[in-house]
Amino acid sequence: MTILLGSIADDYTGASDLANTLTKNGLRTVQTVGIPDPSLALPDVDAVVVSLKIRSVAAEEAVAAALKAESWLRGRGAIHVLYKICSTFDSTDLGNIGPVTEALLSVSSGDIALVTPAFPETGRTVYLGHLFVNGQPLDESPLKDHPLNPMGDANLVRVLARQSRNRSGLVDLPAVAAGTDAVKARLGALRGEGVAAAIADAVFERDLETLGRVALEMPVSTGASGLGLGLARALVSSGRASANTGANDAIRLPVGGLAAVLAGSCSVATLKQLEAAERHMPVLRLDTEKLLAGQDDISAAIAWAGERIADGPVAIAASAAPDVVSRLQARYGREASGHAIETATAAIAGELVERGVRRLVVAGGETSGATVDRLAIPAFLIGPEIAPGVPLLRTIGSAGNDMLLALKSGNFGGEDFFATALSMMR
Ligand SMILES: Nc1ncnc2c1ncn2[C@@H]1O[C@H](COP(=O)(O)OP(=O)(O)OP(=O)(O)O)[C@@H](O)[C@H]1O
Ligand SMILES: O=C(O)[C@@H](O)C(=O)CO
Repeated sequence: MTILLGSIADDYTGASDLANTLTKNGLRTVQTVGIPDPSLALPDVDAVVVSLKIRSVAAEEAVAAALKAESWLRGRGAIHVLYKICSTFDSTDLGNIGPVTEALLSVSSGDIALVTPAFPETGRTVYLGHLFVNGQPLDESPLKDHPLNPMGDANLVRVLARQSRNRSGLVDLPAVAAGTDAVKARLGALRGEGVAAAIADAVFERDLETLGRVALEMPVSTGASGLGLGLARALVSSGRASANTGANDAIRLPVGGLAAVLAGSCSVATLKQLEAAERHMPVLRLDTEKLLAGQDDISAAIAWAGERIADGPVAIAASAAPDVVSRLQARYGREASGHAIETATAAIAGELVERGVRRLVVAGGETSGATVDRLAIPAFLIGPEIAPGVPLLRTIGSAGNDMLLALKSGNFGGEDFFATALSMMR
């Protein structure tokens, strides 16, 4: 298998978001969970997105995992490696967007990388280095209350500088709007100032097309699905990839089995989607206090599902509003409560699959990562889009137990997302 584009995604929902964008923009794409075992038969593709679960881990650990994935991707021919980060730049001052970008540069022939989380289709735009989420500055958006990495600064040049060894810089919108030569000139100037990672403004898809064309001439870039769109379109328009629009036929084969939704995201979007789901399916709200106190809420959840699931899909959610999350975190710590809840939702997923669930919707990146690991799924084919940033996925290499999944990034999808996703799974 020879590929053109390799990507390392810092979480699993982000990986499926990017795989969806690459597929929609003409690249045959597969999503792997970690570096695949050599025995796993992957289809012929133009792009591989390696999903890692490194968004919230220590920078050294993230760098080590990303470098292994990079080496695997380059070994398969990748001419460019994109580090897929969140479109809301989820990270902390000790975060790894800067360190991973610098490490990827150090093992390639590059000395500067474009960095942009812009993804206009989902309302993420970057102007003068500031990230806007549906028109609100990042630090005024719901991301200010994120359970794991509250975002308190919309100025990404500053955020990136705090994480990085080298200086950060800005390729501003006037340069991007002026086209590829102006972007290259700006990068040249920044390079001279010792900048290794340059935040790039982008408001419209045409800006991302310009950035994609420039990035493709460099070995490494960092960004969200918008930059993926730019790279995919640049590969197709330059004739290096031929535009593929058909989905892999295997995605259309029904899997049957029972269906469920699991939610661990506490985003405003997910909370609204759960409220909407309550109007047409049974929804169990987990008692997270009990879970954290070590009392067994998992068996109760499985028993609850067992009584209802033969009649139709059920949903189980740990998700809660910011004040509830803060209370729990104040008592048990941010990381410990997040980890304990992810472990519980993943254990519930494991039990549900044991009991015949084959169609599963998961909300939340960390939650999806823990669930997919628990289910030991090696890779996914990418199916049709359910909502911007969320494709239907079909497992590869699950030895006759194929499943359909949707891994929904916390902030993505309309209010009826769960019903729409389930209606597309047969
Ligand atoms: N009631 C709760 N109290 C505290 N933490 C919770 C609660 N419910 C879920 N969590 C934790 O909050 C975190 C949510 O992160 P997750 O990545 O799953 O969602 P998200 O950040 O909204 O999604 P994405 O990363 O795709 O944007 C997880 O670690 C989860 O275990
Ligand atoms: O870029 C995004 O917003 C998503 O793909 C994601 O990474 C959320 O976890």
